[in-house]
Amino acid sequence: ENEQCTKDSCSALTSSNYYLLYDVNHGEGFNLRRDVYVRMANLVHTLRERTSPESNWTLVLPPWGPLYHWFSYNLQRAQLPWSLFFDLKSLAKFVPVIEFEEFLRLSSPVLTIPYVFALQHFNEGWGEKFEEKLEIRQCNDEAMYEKRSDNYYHGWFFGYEDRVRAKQFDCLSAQGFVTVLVDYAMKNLTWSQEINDEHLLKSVMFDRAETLLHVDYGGYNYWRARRSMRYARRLINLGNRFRSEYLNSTDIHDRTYLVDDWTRAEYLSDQALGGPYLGIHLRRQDYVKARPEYVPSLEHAARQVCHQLLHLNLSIAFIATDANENEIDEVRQHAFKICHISTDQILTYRPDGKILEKILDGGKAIVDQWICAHARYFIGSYESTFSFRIQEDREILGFSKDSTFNRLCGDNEGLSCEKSTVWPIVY
Ligand SMILES: C[C@@H]1O[C@H](OP(=O)(O)OP(=O)(O)OC[C@H]2O[C@@H](n3cnc4c(=O)[nH]c(N)nc43)[C@H](O)[C@@H]2O)[C@@H](O)[C@H](O)[C@@H]1O
Repeated sequence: ENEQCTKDSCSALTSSNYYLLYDVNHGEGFNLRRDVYVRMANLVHTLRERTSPESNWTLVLPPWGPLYHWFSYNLQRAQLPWSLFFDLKSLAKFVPVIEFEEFLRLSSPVLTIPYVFALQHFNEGWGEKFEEKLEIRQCNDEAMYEKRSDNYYHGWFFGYEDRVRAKQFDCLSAQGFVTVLVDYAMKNLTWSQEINDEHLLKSVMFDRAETLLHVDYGGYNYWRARRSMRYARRLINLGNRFRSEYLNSTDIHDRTYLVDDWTRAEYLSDQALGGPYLGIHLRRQDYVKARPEYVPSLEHAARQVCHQLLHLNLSIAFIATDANENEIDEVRQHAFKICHISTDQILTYRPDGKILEKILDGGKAIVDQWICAHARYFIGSYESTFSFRIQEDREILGFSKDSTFNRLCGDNEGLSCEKSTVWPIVY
């Protein structure tokens, strides 16, 4: 099929290259999206296993933003590459990945994706028993992609509306694990002469990818994909600098050293000690309304900080939070009243303007997570994916379960409430 390509005109179009793209419901936050990455990386992993050895599937990384929770409107908030936040070489040790911008360059000036599917739930729900199924149905949300007079489908495409279009578009009602798409792709995606004639990259995009479930939640390949999500060096350095300057925390002392190549890492059973501070993730903003029974008032949060500092014989608390400065001050005042700790015993990470300009809200969140991941003891927010990612990082670092799977209790739950679910690491 490559015979029709001259060397220059379609060098990227070799029979062996297939690309999988995806997008997520726009309202979802950063850490839920990280979870969807793990699902899609596993989909590509399975596709590579099940299709012939020449089928080289690559995962195209969906540019970040704009995200609802990124409030720095003066900074760039959209079309952000993954390399800002993650180490791509490390991701690629699980499945081959490519930034969307780079993928776009493979077929300028316009990229035509042969197949785009918007996943959606079955309107009739799950029914009596769990069953995996897929079916082309009428779209629940008609507005996502529209066919124009040029006979192509047009949609948002990460804000590259003018440069990307789809040749075919369907809504696919889907229920089950992401791998239900493997058989579907193998049966239904054909790379016709027409697609070759137009020199289109063999690619398929699944929008609303969060619709399908993890293939092996908490299993071996879940953790391999998760462990491949090492952060960008710049963010790790910022986090480490904050730890050493303000928290007396270094990897040697804390026993939190990680080998560079995650594929060579071994199970570190309860070996991490962590820095001499309490790490808290205090989720506020929209969460207060979304989870009213489980989000503590600022006073009750302060009470729990005091209680744990005393219990653990520590004097410093680091709080990762999306709370505003007034709320943080309020926590400090309450803590002073309750247990007489001074304001400088409760720390937050607040990068200066120049650094924030480089790392953006997403980078700041990762530094916050990194610092919490290295604490002697961590307390998260109830069912927050932001907290879940910290807990996973602590599993990777080898902390004890007891120091990791804790959560802040709501006002009516007192000082000890049901812990968070334990998702132990698997090697
Ligand atoms: C109510 C629901 O909450 C779900 O959020 P949840 O799982 O906590 O976690 P995320 O999906 O990450 O969304 C929360 C976002 O808020 C900011 N944020 C929250 N906590 C912190 C923090 O401690 N430090 C910093 N720097 N930023 C923080 C950050 O941008 C983060 O990605 C959302 O995914 C859903 O879309 C919905 O909004």
